[in-house]
Amino acid sequence: MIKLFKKLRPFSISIILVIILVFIQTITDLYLPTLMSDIVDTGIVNKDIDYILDIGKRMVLITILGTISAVYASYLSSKIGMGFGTNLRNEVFTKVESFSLHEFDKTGTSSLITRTTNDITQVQTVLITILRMFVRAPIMAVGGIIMAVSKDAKLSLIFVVVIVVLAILISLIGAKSIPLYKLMQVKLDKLNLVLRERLTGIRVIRAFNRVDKEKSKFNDANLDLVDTAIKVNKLMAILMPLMMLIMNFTNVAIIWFGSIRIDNGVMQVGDLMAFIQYAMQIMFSLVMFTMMFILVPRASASAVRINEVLDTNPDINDSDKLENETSKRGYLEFKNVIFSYHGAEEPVLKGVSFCAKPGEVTAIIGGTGCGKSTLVNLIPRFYDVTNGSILVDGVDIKKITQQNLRSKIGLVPQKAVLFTGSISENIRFGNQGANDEQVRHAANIAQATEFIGNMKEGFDSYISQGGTNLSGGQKQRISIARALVRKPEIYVFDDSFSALDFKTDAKLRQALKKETVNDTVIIVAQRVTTVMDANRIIVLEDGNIAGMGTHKELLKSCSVYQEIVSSQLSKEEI
Ligand SMILES: Nc1ncnc2c1ncn2[C@@H]1O[C@H](COP(=O)(O)OP(=O)(O)OP(=O)(O)O)[C@@H](O)[C@H]1O
Repeated sequence: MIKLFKKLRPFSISIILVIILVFIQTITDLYLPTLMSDIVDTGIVNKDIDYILDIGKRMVLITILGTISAVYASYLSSKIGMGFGTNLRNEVFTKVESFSLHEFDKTGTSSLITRTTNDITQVQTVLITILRMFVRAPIMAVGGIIMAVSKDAKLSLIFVVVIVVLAILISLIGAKSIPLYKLMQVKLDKLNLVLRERLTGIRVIRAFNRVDKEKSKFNDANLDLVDTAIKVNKLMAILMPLMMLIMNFTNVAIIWFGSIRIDNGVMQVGDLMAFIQYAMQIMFSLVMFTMMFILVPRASASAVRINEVLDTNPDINDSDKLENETSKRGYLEFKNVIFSYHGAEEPVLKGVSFCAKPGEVTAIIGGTGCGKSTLVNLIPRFYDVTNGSILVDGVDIKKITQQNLRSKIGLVPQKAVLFTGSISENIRFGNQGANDEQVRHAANIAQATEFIGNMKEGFDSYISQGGTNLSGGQKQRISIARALVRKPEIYVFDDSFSALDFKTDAKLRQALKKETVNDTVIIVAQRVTTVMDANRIIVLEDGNIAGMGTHKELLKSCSVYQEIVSSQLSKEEI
């Protein structure tokens, strides 16, 4: 957690102010019992009304000063806590955005969400508590002991016993509760995962009548978290009454031994009253310590999880030795590319080599799971090749910045991902600077104009979360328009026509051909009709290139392609 607190540097002035204010507040608290004992021992004993009023006025002024300090310290510490939380959330989010897909796969999206929200809130809460109590508790404890000893040193021996008893109690409860707090964060992750999956998959759950079963899965995860929370809260519930009990016993002991000392004439009544108040303050500061003792380990479990994210070095970074751009545009080359996912035994791509040039369409076809999406995911460096290299415009993609590389690519992913907002905002996502005319043109080529025109507000129509108010084919067309408006050098369509009917598919490819005469187009597809006009068809089988050529060439030379074709087209169509 200390590592995270180093990020408090921008708030140094406010923190110093809080420390000063808390110091003033604590000193005023410590001074009040002494004034009260003066009223009793001097004012009341001597029946001196003026003295009582004079000290009383001083007490009021000191109380006002203490209250103002307390309020302003609370205000400032909340402001520091919130500012720190905001900065940290931004930092974690920025870091997560730099992750490669490997890191996303490793940590899990749900855990990343919990770490960015709940874990940061825990650290933020403990920071606010520390700011208010960390300064106050030690000053109050030490100051209280000094004042108590100054009132009666012998009677202060009671504190030795009390502190030992409290230390044992706090250590026992801490040893049990800290592991439980750590477990709670892990269980919260699990609950988030179940919740996220069940909410996004609600249609499938309903279609398969799994509502009750899934409800019980959620219930299990929920109860699992609740069980741990109850266990840890039971411990905490024991702590406070025990503290109160010890406090009350301390009071009884002070009054018992104090009265004996008053009887013996070595202590005054006012001093005993002040002594009781100092005892309360010492105990209260110990309660504050206890609270921190509980909160700090809980937050440090969260801090570890946050630091894990911040310390992760994404395995895809921009190289220190960048190469200069060439004058080439739209050239893509795979040189003996081998790729394995982390932890996988066998490579998904086993030595893929091909070239794609501007003005040409390169299609990739093959059975499911043969590595088509993996291949295209390597082009924008979502993953890095395990062996071999990929060249864009003659330069290894590892030797240009990711920003530069991705600006050359217009990717249409297999699963159309849209964002909440209007249709035009979603298309403009590909190119913020695009004007209305360019947005309309892209939609036109993507064959989206007709259905957008039928919508109530046209291009301003609202797309709900994840594009649920659009059909699969409509979503695909908007994500195609998004890539088109970018005007990239290389278009990558990852099975992006699968949800379109044959007529729209043909019309779209026709329009695309005219639009991309000078660009490189990579199309991944399952349908032979989508790829048969391509300049080059790559047939992938189990991560290997089984054949490469035009439709006609492959029909003669590649048995895998022949099989695919005969399973989809009639003899006349071939
Ligand atoms: N993130 C991942 N981590 C580990 N293995 C993966 C990951 N993504 C895909 N795979 C594996 O890699 C192989 C190739 O998957 P890929 O998605 O590239 O196939 P595909 O040819 O595009 O299939 P489809 O046509 O069904 O989309 C599969 O066996 C799959 O299990």
